[in-house]
Amino acid sequence: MKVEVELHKVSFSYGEGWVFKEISLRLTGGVFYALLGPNGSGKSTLLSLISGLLVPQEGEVILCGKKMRKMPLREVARHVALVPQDFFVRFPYTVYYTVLTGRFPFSSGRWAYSEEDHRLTKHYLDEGGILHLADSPVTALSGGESQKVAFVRALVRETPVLLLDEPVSNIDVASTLNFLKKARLLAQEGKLVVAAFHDLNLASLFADQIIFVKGGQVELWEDKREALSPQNIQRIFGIEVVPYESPEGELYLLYRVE
Ligand SMILES: Nc1ncnc2c1ncn2[C@@H]1O[C@H](COP(=O)(O)OP(=O)(O)OP(=O)(O)O)[C@@H](O)[C@H]1O
Repeated sequence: MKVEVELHKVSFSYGEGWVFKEISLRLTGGVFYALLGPNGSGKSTLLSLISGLLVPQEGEVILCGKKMRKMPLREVARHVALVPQDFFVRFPYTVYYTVLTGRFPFSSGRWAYSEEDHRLTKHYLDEGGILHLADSPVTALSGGESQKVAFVRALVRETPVLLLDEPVSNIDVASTLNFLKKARLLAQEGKLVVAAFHDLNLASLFADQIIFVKGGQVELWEDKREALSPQNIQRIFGIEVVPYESPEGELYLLYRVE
């Protein structure tokens, strides 16, 4: 059965005013969703609600038919991995140990990692191009290296749901393409991938469907070309874009600057 996440009439507030009021959304495995919206529109909040880090005041987040608020966090963590916008570790653990702890929901205790956990850690460090940093303390990394550790730490959990909050904002172009190709492959294999982006072209190149977040509401567009029309981009971001189709049929949006 395909993994599924449903938000049913979800309302969420941090204390003053609603970030979301009665939003509903159904997301399924096998799809790479790009989450787009202006600063402060609620992309990170939505990802935190889907990952179980935040619990809505009203409505339900339902993961594979189960109400998330009734699931133990460890069970949620076996299903959902999140690459946060800011990945910050205060203690100088090694990169290797930091990635290994991504397997924590499957371990039977702090030091009880299996041979498989270690094998996966080495595998994903290598795939993410950071095996050479394995023994470095995470407190002594560049911004991009840190972000790669966060991405690899999420991949190593091999969850059916992968949530990415601006996952490549500090990462160089070659590594960006490497990581997003990996995420797209996971979606093609049946996983549910949701990635918040500011770069509309990364959304166009990698996503299957688009979710716009604005004014406390969400809009799911199954046809990404329709979603990324100049009219829609003007409505959501207030900017003018000119669409360009490459000979390979990829849609790019060129920004028009007065
Ligand atoms: N911890 C918090 N406490 C109070 N308000 C918050 C908190 N985190 C976010 N907010 C507010 O909630 C709203 C949504 O924030 P969120 O971080 O989800 O937006 P975003 O779309 O991810 O923004 P950005 O593109 O800047 O990352 C904003 O108005 C923000 O100021």
